Amino acid sequence: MLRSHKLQLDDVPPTVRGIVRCGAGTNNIPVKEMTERGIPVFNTPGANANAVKELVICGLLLASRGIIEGNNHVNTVINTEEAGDYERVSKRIEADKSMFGGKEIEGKTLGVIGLGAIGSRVVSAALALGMNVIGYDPVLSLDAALQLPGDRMRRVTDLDDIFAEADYITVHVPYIKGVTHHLINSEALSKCKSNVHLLNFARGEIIDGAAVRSGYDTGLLTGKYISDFSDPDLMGHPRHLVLPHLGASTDEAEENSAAMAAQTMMDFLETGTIRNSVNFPTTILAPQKNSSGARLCIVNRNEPGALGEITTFLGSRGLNISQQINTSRGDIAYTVIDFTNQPEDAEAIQAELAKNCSFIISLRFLGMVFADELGEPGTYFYVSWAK
Ligand SMILES: NC(=O)C1=CN([C@@H]2O[C@H](COP(=O)(O)OP(=O)(O)OC[C@H]3O[C@@H](n4cnc5c(N)ncnc54)[C@H](O)[C@@H]3O)[C@@H](O)[C@H]2O)C=CC1
Ligand SMILES: O=C(O)C(=O)COP(=O)(O)O
Repeated sequence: MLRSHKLQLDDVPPTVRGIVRCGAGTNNIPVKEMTERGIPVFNTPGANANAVKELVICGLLLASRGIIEGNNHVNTVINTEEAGDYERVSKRIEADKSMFGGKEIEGKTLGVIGLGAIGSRVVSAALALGMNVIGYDPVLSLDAALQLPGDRMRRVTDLDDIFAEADYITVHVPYIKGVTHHLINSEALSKCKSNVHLLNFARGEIIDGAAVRSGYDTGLLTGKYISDFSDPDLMGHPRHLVLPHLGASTDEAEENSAAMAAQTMMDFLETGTIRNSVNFPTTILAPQKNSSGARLCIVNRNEPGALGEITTFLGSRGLNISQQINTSRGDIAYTVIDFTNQPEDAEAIQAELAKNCSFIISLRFLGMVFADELGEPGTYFYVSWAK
C-alpha cells in the first residue's frame, strides 16, 4: 500500500501480489511493468474526491477575488509600512480595498473537463453556487454518468464549446501521456475568453505552462491559474497561484483512502477478488456454500486456448471444478477456480501447472489448502519472473 511514493521497479520483489495506491492517480507506479509481471495495481476511486472538490471551490474564489493577493499585501506592505500603528493599519485596510476588486462566481460559466468522482462533485457544488456548468467527458462511465445532475448541466462533445464559453475551466482527468498531456495548450488558449481562469487540481502536465505564461506575458490572457501543482514555466508568476499538493490532504480523505485500500487488498489476498484495479479486469467469484474451500487464482498471458489447457490439466490431476470465472483486460487474463475437492499435493500441482502452461505469469492457491498463509514464491505462490 502506498500513497505518493514514486515506486521503482527495484522496490518490487517477487513476493509482491498486488499494489494499491491510497488515492486516485497511479502515475507514481510503473503500471505497464507491473502488468507484465502479473501484478494487479489498485486505486481508491472517489475516496478523496470530496476533499479535492472543496479545494476546487476554494480555487474558484481565489480566482475571482483578490484573497491571496490582498492577504499578501496586508502582510508584506501594510504591516511593514505602517508597522505597529493600528490606526494607520486600519485606515489602509479600508483604503487599499480598491486595489483588489473582484467578481462574483454566481451567474458565470464553469467548464468541467472530466466528469468522474471529482468532476461530478464539482459540477453539483458549482450549480448550487449559481454557476452555469458545461461538462466534457468523452469516455464517461455509466456509474459516473449516474452521479451527474442531468439537465442542470450542459454536456458537450466538443472541447471547443468549453473554451469558447467558459469563464472558469477546471480539469479533472487522469494524466495519460499522449492523451491528456497538455490538453490545455496554446491552441486551446487561443479559443478561450481572454479573462478565463484556469484551475488544475488534476496533474501539472495537463496544462501547458509555457503556453499559459506566453498568454500572460503578451497580455492575451488576463485571468489566473490556480493549482496544487508547480510548473517550470510559471515559477513565481503572480497570476499562477500555487498551493502545495493539498487536494487530498484532509483527515477524512486520508482515512477514506487508507480504509478503501486496505479492504481492496484484503479482498484480493483472501478471495482473489479484483475490484478497483487500473490494469486488471474486475473479477468477483462469490464462494459457494458447499465449497471445499480450495481456490486457485491464475494470471496468464491472454492467449487462445489457455483456459482449456489449464482446466484439462487440473482434470487430469483429479481436481473437479465447482465454479470458475475467466476475465481479461488487454494482454492479461485472470482465472479464479473453485474445486469440489481438496488437492492432495497443491504445491506439486502448482509447479506442474506452471511448467506445462508457459503462458502462466503467476498462480496461487488460497483458502483452506494453506490455511490462509501467504507463503513465498516457489512454494504455493508461483511467479514466472522470480527466477
Ligand atoms: N490534487 C489532488 O490532490 C488530487 C488529484 N487527483 C487527480 O484528479 C484526477 C481525477 O480524479 P477522479 O475524479 O477521482 O477520477 P475518476 O476516474 O473518477 O474521473 C476521471 C474522469 O476523467 C474522464 N476522462 C478520462 N480521459 C479523458 C479525456 N481525455 N477527456 C475528458 N475526460 C476524460 C474519465 O471518463 C473519468 O470520468 C486523478 O486522475 C488525479 O490525477 C485526484 C485526487 C487528488
Ligand atoms: O489521489 C491523487 O491522485 C492525488 O493526487 C492525491 O495525492 P496524495 O494522496 O496527496 O499523494
